[in-house]
Amino acid sequence: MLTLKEMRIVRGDFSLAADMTLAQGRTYAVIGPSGSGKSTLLAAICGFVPVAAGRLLRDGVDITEQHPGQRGMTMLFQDNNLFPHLTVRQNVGLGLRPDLRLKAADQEKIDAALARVGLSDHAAKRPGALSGGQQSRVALARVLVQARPWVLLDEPFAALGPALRVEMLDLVQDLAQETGAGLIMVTHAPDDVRRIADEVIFVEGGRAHAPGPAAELLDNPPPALRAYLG
Ligand SMILES: Nc1ncnc2c1ncn2[C@@H]1O[C@H](COP(=O)(O)OP(=O)(O)OP(=O)(O)O)[C@@H](O)[C@H]1O
Repeated sequence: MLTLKEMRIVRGDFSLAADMTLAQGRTYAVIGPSGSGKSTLLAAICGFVPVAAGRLLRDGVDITEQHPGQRGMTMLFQDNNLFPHLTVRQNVGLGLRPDLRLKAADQEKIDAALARVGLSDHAAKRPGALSGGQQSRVALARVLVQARPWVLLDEPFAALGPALRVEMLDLVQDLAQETGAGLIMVTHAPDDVRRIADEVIFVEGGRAHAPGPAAELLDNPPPALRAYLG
């Protein structure tokens, strides 16, 4: 359970308010106009941007001031954040040990994660030798080895073609179901929302609105969401 308690996030003269509870194991899509604060919301939950007021709780524990690495969350970025000079195996290994002093048990976890995303045959390659979709899979394998209860995705597959994007979304959702992780995903694509989200967090007018059922909201959107969806 993730509780955003009367939270306010300030960036320059931009301010975003959020007050909501998110249940682990569910998938939340964060949607809203450009510049409304979707990335800012994720960055604050992850600890990359400070919270100006209010609290953030995970399973009742106050994590507002905690270092990003201690919050039980992983963030997947659009550029996948892969290191070009490291092999696929090492890039995944970074999720377990930033100094890459990997033990036998770590290697087993890495192998299992690479197998799960279908990259066993590519472990020794560098990211530059892989396709865009394969690079996304490396990033997903790194998320998988970390086995955190929450996975945050900021438009993760926007650079991929439609068929590949759908494939990756399905894979992310399968992985989340297998591990019981909660997903919070920023997206601009209503089709993505329909495909994987249980609930929608609509961000607009300086507020991240409390989540509502995805299908219901998309089928019968309130005026501000209707204006955004067009
Ligand atoms: N580092 C920063 N310093 C000051 N203001 C910032 C910073 N980063 C973002 N902002 C401001 O915060 C607001 C929200 O930006 P954010 O990137 O969260 O929006 P977004 O909804 O994710 O947009 P998009 O859909 O275009 O990615 C914007 O007005 C932006 O100008």
